[in-house]
Amino acid sequence: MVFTEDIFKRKNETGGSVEVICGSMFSGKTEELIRRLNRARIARLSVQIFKPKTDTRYDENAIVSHSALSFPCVAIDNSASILLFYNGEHVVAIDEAQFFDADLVEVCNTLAAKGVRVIVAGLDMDFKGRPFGPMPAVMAIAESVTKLHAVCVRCGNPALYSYRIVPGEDKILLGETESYEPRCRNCYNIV
Ligand SMILES: Nc1ncnc2c1ncn2[C@@H]1O[C@H](COP(=O)(O)OP(=O)(O)O)[C@@H](O)[C@H]1O
Ligand SMILES: Cc1cn([C@H]2C[C@H](O)[C@@H](COP(=O)(O)O)O2)c(=O)[nH]c1=O
Ligand SMILES: [Zn+2]
Repeated sequence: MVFTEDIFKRKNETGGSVEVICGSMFSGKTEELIRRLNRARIARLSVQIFKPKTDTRYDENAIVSHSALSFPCVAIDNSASILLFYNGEHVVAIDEAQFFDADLVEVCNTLAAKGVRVIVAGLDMDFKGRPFGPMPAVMAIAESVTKLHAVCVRCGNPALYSYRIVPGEDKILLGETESYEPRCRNCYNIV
């Protein structure tokens, strides 16, 4: 069996790469990111994790999954800060990437050109089903894209949408189960 996160390092040990983990809320993006980072640490690779300061949920100094797994991180204001904080690590991870600016694409390309394995996790769609922030552009330049699905809370099928159950049209509204439900296409379209 081929594990997608290992493919590019095997083919070119000195080359960098960009991997994307995307999907709806509760689809397991942060868990998958932490799984890959744990494996990197077992392989004695140094890691650095970033998230946007916008994401004030849980702990400012850690990425935290809905199932309470966590990993230390640096919270930053914009994607250019990733290059300022970068200190020669083998692996750079970026969680909640949908909240970053368009420069994230160039930041990923710059790190990959230095030989870094870059792993980006984030929502591919907002609550309206629109592509979210820099995610589509980062997916376009990535070697690997993993799309995960949550379980639709209405019918149990794979969910690709994050349905907002509270009022508000702002694109950014932080929240959990009190504000969002993962839903499949059918259940998302039945209001
Ligand atoms: N409807 C759901 N479908 C799948 N997982 C869910 C659901 N509701 C809660 N969870 C929990 O969320 C965890 C995934 O959390 P997390 O990795 O933080 O997801 P994401 O980063 O994609 O929002 C699952 O392992 C499970 O414990
Ligand atoms: C769909 C959608 C989500 N958000 C917010 C809600 C959460 O705070 C994060 C996503 O977190 P997760 O780790 O993927 O569960 O994003 C938002 O601001 N706008 C949206 O449209
Ligand atoms: Zn459904």
